[in-house]
Amino acid sequence: MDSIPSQIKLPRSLEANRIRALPPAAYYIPDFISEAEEAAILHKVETAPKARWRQLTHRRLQTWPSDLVKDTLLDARPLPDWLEEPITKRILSIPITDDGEANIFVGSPHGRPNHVLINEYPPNTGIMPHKDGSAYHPVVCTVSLGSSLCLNLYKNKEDGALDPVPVWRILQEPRSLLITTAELYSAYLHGIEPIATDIDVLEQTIANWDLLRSPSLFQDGLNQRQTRTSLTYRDVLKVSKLGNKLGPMFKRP
Ligand SMILES: O=C(O)CCC(=O)C(=O)O
Ligand SMILES: [Fe+2]
Repeated sequence: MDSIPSQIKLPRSLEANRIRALPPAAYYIPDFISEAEEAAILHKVETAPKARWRQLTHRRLQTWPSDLVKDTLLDARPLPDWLEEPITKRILSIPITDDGEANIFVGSPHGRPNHVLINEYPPNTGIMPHKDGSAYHPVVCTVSLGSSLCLNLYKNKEDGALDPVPVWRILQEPRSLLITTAELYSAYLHGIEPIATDIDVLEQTIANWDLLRSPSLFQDGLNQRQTRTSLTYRDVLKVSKLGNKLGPMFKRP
């Protein structure tokens, strides 16, 4: 049995923590991991071999077990223990509804996440509005570490161009888990503004306000960002059978 630190508050079911302002379905669990677990994972991220990092213009990232090639996971090694335990185990332990057994990866090809993307956002960095595309089963589990920030959800206008005004905003606190699925995956775009301070962080404007751990921290409507690291857990649909046979030369450390 997974021993669960006392700081963690897992709901009986995801349904209890559904973000009701959003179309079905998104879930937010503020106290998903403890401070000690957060520190241990951040230490692993920060001390990963240099070759693990990919530097973009403003942001850097790691992929585990590897990048996708043509939407396919070539490296079929399992995720390392520090990404599986406690997070994957805990995600799979929460039933969707009070009266069911099924977890959120029921119906995904591998029944569990097989890929983790780690993104690091210092203040003033973000990610452009985008959709995650067809490589993944449409369930996205994001654990946030280090700092809070707002994830914006956008829609395209009728002419296909992005409507730059977000339809909703979700505040993600450190140690929280956000799960987005279904229409939120396929019909909406998501992005993070490259700013140092989120403004208008208010009950009226934040979709998951009633589920936040510490709404009182934003009484002035401001969220001063620090470096926020996110772990995005997804199930890649296509895993190459050849992957297991690839020699070490093709694999990241
Ligand atoms: O860091 C996040 O929360 C979002 C990352 C993301 O949307 C992506 O990498 O596709
Ligand atoms: Fe994304």
